[in-house]
Amino acid sequence: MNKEVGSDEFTGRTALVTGGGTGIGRATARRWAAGGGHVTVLGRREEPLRATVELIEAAGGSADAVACDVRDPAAVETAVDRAAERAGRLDVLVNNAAGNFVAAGEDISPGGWKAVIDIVLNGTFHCTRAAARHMLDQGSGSVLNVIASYAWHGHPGTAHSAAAKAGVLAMTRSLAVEWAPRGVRLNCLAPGPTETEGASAALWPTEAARARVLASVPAGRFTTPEEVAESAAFLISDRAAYITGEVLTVDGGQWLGKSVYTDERVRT
Ligand SMILES: CCCCCCCCC/C=C/C(=O)SCCNC(=O)CCNC(=O)[C@H](O)C(C)(C)COP(=O)(O)OP(=O)(O)OC[C@H]1O[C@@H](n2cnc3c(N)ncnc32)[C@H](O)[C@@H]1OP(=O)(O)O
Ligand SMILES: NC(=O)C1=CN([C@@H]2O[C@H](COP(=O)(O)OP(=O)(O)OC[C@H]3O[C@@H](n4cnc5c(N)ncnc54)[C@H](OP(=O)(O)O)[C@@H]3O)[C@@H](O)[C@H]2O)C=CC1
Repeated sequence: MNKEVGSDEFTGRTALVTGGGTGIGRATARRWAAGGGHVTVLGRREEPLRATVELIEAAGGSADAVACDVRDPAAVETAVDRAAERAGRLDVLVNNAAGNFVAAGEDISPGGWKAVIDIVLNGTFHCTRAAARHMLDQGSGSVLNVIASYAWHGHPGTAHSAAAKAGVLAMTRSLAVEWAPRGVRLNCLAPGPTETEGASAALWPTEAARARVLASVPAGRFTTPEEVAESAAFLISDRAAYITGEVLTVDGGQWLGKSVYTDERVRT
């Protein structure tokens, strides 16, 4: 059961990573494949998915891709079933796909609200439901939902995303209890500001915005997709076999760091 951490930790297992063509999803898919597992990456655009597959194959790993919009439950079911049938099983689902933009609450149109809720909350449910049917049949499986700390503390400018991530957190905790007796674990990972093209474009598109985000991180730096993927690998591995319904926050102290005193003030 508890395999040692090593390059064959995930051998013989298969994972599906949504949003696996870019950023945190790509790094997580690569980390899984580096552990010897097969990975299917899912997203809307074929080109970045293909690039992830090529990177994994060039490193000696095993991967394939499926183009699919997580907002379409029928397409999701087909994609998940195909991935599970091709590999003969489905051990892990990482719900990483997301859409986001910064807008004042009064300026978020009904269509903008719906797009983010549909991708983040509904899409996560569609993928989880489709994957869980295989996992519950097998009697084992692990689902990891990528959220953000504003799921519990809120965040001006991203009310749609915060609401969607909060829904994902509540869903995770609910299903963790429902499915624990049947061998399926669900957890959340809450990264802090992570250098990805998607997040940079959506959330800190200017130098000034980037500096403001950076100033909010007590650790004084952004994190990388690879560093986040390392925590993801832990939560989806057997090393975390007794952890379910939890959130692992990987944010350099960002959400706790709301104190008034600076380092200098504390030391004087
Ligand atoms: C700061 C924190 C640091 C703090 C710390 C860090 C915590 C960060 C946590 C989370 C980070 C992330 O999620 S980063 C992930 C970022 N990655 C992405 O966003 C990639 C995927 N994004 C997308 O696909 C798009 O951006 C998205 C809009 C969500 C969906 O695209 P679609 O093609 O489906 O939709 P569209 O047709 O383009 O648009 C749908 C509606 O949304 C509206 N819309 C689109 N962009 C808009 C915008 N910028 N402002 C207003 N409204 C917008 C359109 O007008 C439409 O409304 P109507 O005209 O009314 O119909
Ligand atoms: N970067 C950061 O600072 C933080 C990120 N996060 C979370 O981490 C996760 C990854 O973010 P990050 O790597 O930064 O961002 P990216 O923009 O790189 O990743 C988003 C991915 O989701 C895919 N996607 C978007 N919409 C859909 C859809 N409708 N159907 C299928 N796939 C879709 C995109 O591919 P395509 O467009 O081809 O569909 C893309 O690969 C997200 O859940 C995000 O909320 C959380 C906290 C901080």
